[in-house]
Amino acid sequence: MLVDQFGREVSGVRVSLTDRCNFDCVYCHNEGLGDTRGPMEPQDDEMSTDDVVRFLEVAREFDVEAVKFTGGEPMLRDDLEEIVRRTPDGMETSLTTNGTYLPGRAPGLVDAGLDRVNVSQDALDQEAFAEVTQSGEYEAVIEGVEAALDAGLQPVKLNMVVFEQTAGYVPEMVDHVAENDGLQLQLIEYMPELAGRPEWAVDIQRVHDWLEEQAEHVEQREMHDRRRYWVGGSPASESGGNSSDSSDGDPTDDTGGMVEIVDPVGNADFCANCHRVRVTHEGYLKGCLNRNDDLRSMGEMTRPEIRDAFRETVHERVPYYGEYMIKDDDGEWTINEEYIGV
Ligand SMILES: Nc1nc2c(ncn2[C@@H]2O[C@H](COP(=O)(O)OP(=O)(O)OP(=O)(O)O)[C@@H](O)[C@H]2O)c(=O)[nH]1
Ligand SMILES: C[S@@+](CC[C@H](N)C(=O)[O-])C[C@H]1O[C@@H](n2cnc3c(N)ncnc32)[C@H](O)[C@@H]1O
Ligand code: SF4
Ligand code: SF4
Repeated sequence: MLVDQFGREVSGVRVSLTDRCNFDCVYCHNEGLGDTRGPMEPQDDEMSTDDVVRFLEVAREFDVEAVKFTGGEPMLRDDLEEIVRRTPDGMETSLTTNGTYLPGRAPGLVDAGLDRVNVSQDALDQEAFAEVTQSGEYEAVIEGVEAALDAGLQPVKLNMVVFEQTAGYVPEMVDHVAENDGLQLQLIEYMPELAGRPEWAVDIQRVHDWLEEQAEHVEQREMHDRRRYWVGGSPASESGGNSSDSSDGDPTDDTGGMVEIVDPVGNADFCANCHRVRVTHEGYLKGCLNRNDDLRSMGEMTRPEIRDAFRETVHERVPYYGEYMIKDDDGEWTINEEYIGV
C-alpha cells in the first residue's frame, strides 16, 4: 500500500463519475468541481468505462481496498452496473447517490457486486426536502432507500448535511434510523470551504454533545477519527453502557440506531487520518477534496501513466487542516505559505 509523507496509507479511492446531477442542492460542493447545473446528457469530458476500470485495476495493484463512486449523481451513468461488475476482486464497492434512480436499478447493482450504498436524505418531509435539494423528488428518494433495502444492501446509510436549514431536523432523523431496521445515519458537517456561505455552518460540537447524552454506546473510528453513536436498539444495551474504543467498528454491522458524525471542518485529526485519493470525472487525480490546485492528469490513461500519476499524487498529498492550512497568530486558519503557488 502506498503511504504519503505524513504516514497516511492510501487504502481507498473515490471516483467522481460525472459532474451532472438531477438535483441542485443549495449546499452542494460537487466534490470540489463547481456547479452541478448543466446538460443532463453524457458529456465528452467524462472518463469512459474502460478508463475507470483501468484506473481501478492500477489502484488495486497498489493494494487499494475500497472504491466509492460519487459525483455529481453517479447513477446518471448508464454504465455504472458495468463499472461495478468490472471492479477488481478484493475491492469493496460503494456508492453515494441521491437515490432517485435506485428504484429499478438497485437489484442490478447488487448483482454486479455493489457492497454498500449511502443515500442523501436531508429531511423527512417533502417541503423541507424540496427547499434544500431544489427538487420535488422526495418520494423517489424514499422509494430508492426501500429499493436498496429490498435488494439486500442493508444497512443503508442516510447522508444528511447539517447546516442552518436542516439542524432542526436532526432529532427526527436520529429517531427515524433508531426506529427503522436497516438504516444508519451519517450527519455531515456543512463544509463551506468549497460551497461558500460560512454563515450557514452550525456548531457541530453541539450535535456531538447532544448525541453523547442520548447514546448508550460510543465508538471512535480510526478513519478520520470519526465518532459513532448508538442510539436506542439492542446493540447499545448489549454493549454494556457508554464506552469508547479505538476500533474501526464494522461498517456493515446491520443494527439500527447508528449515527456517525463527519466533521472535517477545521479538524486536523480528521485530516491526519485521511486515507483516500480522489479522481475527477475528467480523469484527474486529486489528493484532497478541498483542493483543486493539486489536480494531476493521468495523460492518455495508459497503465504506466496511471501508475506514475498515482504514485506522484500520493507522494504530494498533505493533510489539509494542520499542514496546508495552519493557524495564524489570531487562531484563524490560513494557507501555509509553503503551498502558495506550488
Ligand atoms: N473534507 C472531507 N470531507 C469528507 C471526506 N470524506 C467524506 N466527506 C464528507 O462526507 C460526505 C459524504 O461522504 P460519503 O462519500 O457518502 O461517505 P463516507 O462517509 O466518506 O464514506 P463511507 O463511510 O465509506 O460510506 C462527502 O461528500 C464529504 O462532504 C473527506 O475525506 N474529507
Ligand atoms: C456531492 S454528493 C455526490 C453524490 C450524490 N449526488 C449525493 O448527493 O449523494 C456527495 C455527498 O456530499 C454531500 N455534500 C455536498 N455538499 C456538501 C457540503 N457543502 N458540505 C457537506 N456535505 C456536502 C452530499 O450531501 C452528499 O451526501
Ligand atoms: S444530489 Fe448530490 S451532486 Fe446533486 S446537487 Fe445534491 S449533493 Fe450535489
Ligand atoms: S486531507 Fe482533505 S480530503 Fe482528507 S480529510 Fe482533510 S480535507 Fe478531507
